[in-house]
Amino acid sequence: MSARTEGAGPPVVEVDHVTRRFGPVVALDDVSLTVGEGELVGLLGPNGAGKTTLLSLVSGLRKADAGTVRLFGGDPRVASARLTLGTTPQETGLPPTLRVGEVVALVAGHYPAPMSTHEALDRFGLADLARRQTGGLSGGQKRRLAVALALVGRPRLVLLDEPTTGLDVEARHVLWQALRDYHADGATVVLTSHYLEEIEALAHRVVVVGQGRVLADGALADVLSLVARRRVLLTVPDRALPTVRSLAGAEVVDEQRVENRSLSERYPTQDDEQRLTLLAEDADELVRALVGARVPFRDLEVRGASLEEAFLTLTADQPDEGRAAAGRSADDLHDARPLAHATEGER
Ligand SMILES: Nc1ncnc2c1ncn2[C@@H]1O[C@H](COP(=O)(O)OP(=O)(O)OP(=O)(O)O)[C@@H](O)[C@H]1O
Repeated sequence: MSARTEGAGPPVVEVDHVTRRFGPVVALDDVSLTVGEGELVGLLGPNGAGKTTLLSLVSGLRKADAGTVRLFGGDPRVASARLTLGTTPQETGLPPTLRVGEVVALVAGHYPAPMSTHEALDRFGLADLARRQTGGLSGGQKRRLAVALALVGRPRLVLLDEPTTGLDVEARHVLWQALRDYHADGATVVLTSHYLEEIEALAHRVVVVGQGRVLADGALADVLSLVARRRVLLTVPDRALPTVRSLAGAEVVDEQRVENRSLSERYPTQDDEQRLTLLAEDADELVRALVGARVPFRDLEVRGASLEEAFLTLTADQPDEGRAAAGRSADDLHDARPLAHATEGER
């Protein structure tokens, strides 16, 4: 693999104000994202966020309705721009009667300087399966083979759509290590995942995608701190709002007027009230601060923010604020349909 050439030449991927619809569904909504040579970027987002759609645009399988996508400075729909691209869609159709070693050799034969079949099989723990017909592989073994096929040609850019779905823990770790090694050789890697753990294990930069938009884009640590926050919900009278908003370490992300306050038997009040959702780095500290400031709150809930909840919160948040919170370099991306299923009509 060639040495990294960050800063030299065009970015590996440039997505500029891209929108992509499927009928009434806006899969990508004015997304911009740049990936430089040698980056290892994780696209994190819930189902339907637009991750696969983004990858399919970058790999030239689909085209944008608006905006531009560049791959190594060229049009990804032109074959020459894809010469040094390796992809693994979510679902891979493998010829069932060909043996694992044969498929690897077949794919390698399409590239000018591929890995040897032996090296590709070895990197992905597939050496013992070289003579097995692909139709006889388990789901996890097929995933590993799919990733090996994406890398056998030594591409400069690898796009991996949920590479470890269906893998057991050991196989997942084998694959993570193979990807780390490949990236260390100088390649640029973009992968999608639903799993924070996977992104944490691999990515240096994380792009959180939701509802077709980039919600956050930043260094791994920045994005982790964003999604690791806790959600604290509480109801307070309007007069306490300035105090709550001024508390350090918490951000009010939602306010809903409480309509049925007269129905609250335990805490009858004549005041107008708001149901607040706060994102707190330390929920315990926030509750102590609320008590210390004598905020007359009720119906307190502290939720361990699952990643899904973090996504929902980010999605509900104003997109600009979401980006700013994670580091302001955001743009966007993404897609999620099995790439192999794209038809000419769909493109
Ligand atoms: N071929 C298609 N036809 C119709 N709608 C589509 C198609 N491909 C994607 N969509 C829609 O576009 C939106 C984004 O889908 P996409 O597959 O890109 O998301 P994703 O983040 O990759 O999801 P997942 O993590 O579930 O794979 C979804 O609402 C999806 O239903």
